[in-house]
Amino acid sequence: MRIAELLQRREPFLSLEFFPPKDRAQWPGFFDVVRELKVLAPVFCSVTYGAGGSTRHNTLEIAARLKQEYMLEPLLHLTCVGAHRTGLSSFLEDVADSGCENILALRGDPPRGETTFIPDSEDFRHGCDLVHFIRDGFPRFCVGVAGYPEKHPEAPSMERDIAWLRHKVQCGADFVITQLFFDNNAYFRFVDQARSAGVTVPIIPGVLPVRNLAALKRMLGFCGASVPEGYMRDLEHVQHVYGDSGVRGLGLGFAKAQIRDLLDRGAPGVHLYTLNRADTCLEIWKDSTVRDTHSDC
Ligand SMILES: NC(=O)C1=CN([C@@H]2O[C@H](COP(=O)(O)OP(=O)(O)OC[C@H]3O[C@@H](n4cnc5c(N)ncnc54)[C@H](O)[C@@H]3O)[C@@H](O)[C@H]2O)C=CC1
Ligand SMILES: Nc1nc(=O)c2c([nH]1)NC[C@@H]1CN(c3ccc(C(=O)N[C@@H](CCC(=O)O)C(=O)O)cc3)CN21
Repeated sequence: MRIAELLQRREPFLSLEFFPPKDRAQWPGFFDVVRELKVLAPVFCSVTYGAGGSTRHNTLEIAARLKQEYMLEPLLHLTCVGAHRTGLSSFLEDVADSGCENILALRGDPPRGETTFIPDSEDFRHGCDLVHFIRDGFPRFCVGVAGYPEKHPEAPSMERDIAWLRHKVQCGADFVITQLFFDNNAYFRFVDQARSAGVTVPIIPGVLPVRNLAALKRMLGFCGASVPEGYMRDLEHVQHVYGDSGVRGLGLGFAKAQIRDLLDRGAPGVHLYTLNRADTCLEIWKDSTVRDTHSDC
């Protein structure tokens, strides 16, 4: 079912993000995690896309299994990396044949260690080009795009970035998922700015329960998100005193409070970056209002 329609039915909702494990030997363990997280009744589950196009088919295979075997609604990430018109058309036909109908249209990250994104094709330089291509050839698909509460790192200003977001929506995007952030004020400011600019589609906040400090710092280096000073100080402290388990405990508590505050202040739901881990997500769910016992998933 199209996510835009599902979002109208459920409030507040939870959605989950998974990445396809690199090695097929890890797939059974991955689907065990999916089975555990099914109790959260996610409104949809996104499946990320590996660089270079090499795992585009893994994304589809996992998404199709989520739909057919687990009755979960998949959202397939698709990026401009390695994108060409003919290859994309045949991929999107395969997506349609599998019964999936939701795509998150992203530009993609520069290769690891690089800071500039060099498009593989003049036709696909930005997220909007993918949105346009999908809308044109596959009008049945529901399309999501990314938004940046703290501005995309390459954008010259928040105003320009919001203008490009509006453009993606004018090209046909049905909803927005935000980049991770830790200061909810940044999210609500961003929503206000987007609404003032004429963006009316749902803007779903993306939340990362921090599990690993070194990985978080790597991520912050290229995604443009920031960590409030006090939280970073506490993360450094627990890392020093208790190691990774201390970071996981603090990250879990922070994410719970962040989600509660987002929902209290009117966010439509939350998109959780699961990092393919069941334990953290289940803990968050245990005492959270983000659930829907009437789910038909
Ligand atoms: N869940 C995930 O895995 C997420 C991944 N990302 C990643 O973030 C990166 C950026 O993706 P998108 O937001 O789709 O990129 P985008 O192409 O929409 O925007 C990238 C930059 O180009 C600017 N821009 C956008 N459209 C433009 C246009 N037509 N002409 C000139 N400048 C334009 C934007 O202001 C921004 O600075 C990707 O690497 C994506 O994979 C972002 C959020 C979540
Ligand atoms: N530009 C961009 N690219 C992305 O790939 C991306 C985003 N933004 N934003 C949202 C999500 C968040 N992503 C993340 C966030 C954290 C880890 C991370 O902490 N990884 C740990 C594993 C932690 C664990 O499983 O315990 C690592 O060691 O890599 C990985 C990907 C990937 N996503």
